[in-house]
Amino acid sequence: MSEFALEVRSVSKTFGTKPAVKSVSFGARTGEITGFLGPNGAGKTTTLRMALGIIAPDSGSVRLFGAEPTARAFDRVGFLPEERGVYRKMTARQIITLFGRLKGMPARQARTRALELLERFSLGDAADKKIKELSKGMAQKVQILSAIVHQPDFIILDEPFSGLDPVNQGVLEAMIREQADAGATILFSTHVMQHAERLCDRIVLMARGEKVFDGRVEEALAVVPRQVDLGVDPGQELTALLSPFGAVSRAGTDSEGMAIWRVVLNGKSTPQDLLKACVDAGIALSRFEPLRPHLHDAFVQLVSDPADTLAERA
Ligand SMILES: Nc1ncnc2c1ncn2[C@@H]1O[C@H](COP(=O)(O)OP(=O)(O)OP(=O)(O)O)[C@@H](O)[C@H]1O
Repeated sequence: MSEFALEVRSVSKTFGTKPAVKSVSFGARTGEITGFLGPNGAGKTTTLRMALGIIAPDSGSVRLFGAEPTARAFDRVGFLPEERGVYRKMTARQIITLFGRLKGMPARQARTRALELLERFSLGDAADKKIKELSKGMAQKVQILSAIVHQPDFIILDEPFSGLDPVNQGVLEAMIREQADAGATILFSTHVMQHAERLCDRIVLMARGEKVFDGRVEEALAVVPRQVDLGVDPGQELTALLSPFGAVSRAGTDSEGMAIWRVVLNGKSTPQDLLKACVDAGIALSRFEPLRPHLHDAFVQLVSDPADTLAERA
């Protein structure tokens, strides 16, 4: 089995004079969940379309399951495109069955699996309803089920969470996990960092048409400066003591009336250094709380335009 379900090698695409994707390379490792992240217009959808052969790259190449993509290899892929919409006059079950048939499933098997999926994802009652009679979120779920009906080895979902309510976002997260546990490789794009943080083994981050990060979620989190909150008597002034460790600010007062100070640690200092300094100085701490970094902070840090940062500093 190939190490990668998908390898994208130095692909570029320019629309008119505007480069949308600039020499991007990454891989979706077999058996892993990879998040494809980036702000609006970063080039995610264009890259996914090139990966699937929907549009041709200007340069670069794509490998599927370790080889040149073929129609047979594409049959092993399930894809949810960014544009939503399926035939509105067909029923939910007919649509899912049709997608199964298009991927080579025998008719009876496709029909049975369609019903099975609809029931498992709480759409059993909607099986024989036309898409136009369903809510937007329900129709989207039908489209997601259409992408997985043939039990693909590799599932690519472009913004699968957008348009779903929080309950259905949870259902989709569980479904993605279930598919991964069953052995599928997953690649999905999203703007919502919480989904990526909960689900992904790895993330690939795009900004301005380029890849700006590719690695494990923990590695992305490691770029976020550590923060520590300390609670002390409101009369205490900690700026001079804590400044050598990072940027110090007052972050409010807690419910017991204690002052909360926040330190964004510089690269050289650890929470332990901070604690030691407080203990050595005889400071009575009511709270010492290293804050857990979130992917959102890593995202902001990694996609911030170096030119903007320089402008801010000037
Ligand atoms: N068919 C097209 N014709 C012209 N420009 C396009 C086309 N498709 C995409 N672009 C441009 O390419 C850039 C990247 O778009 P793309 O849709 O790949 O970004 P994205 O990261 O998926 O964004 P979003 O998160 O908003 O969907 C954008 O500037 C977009 O306007």
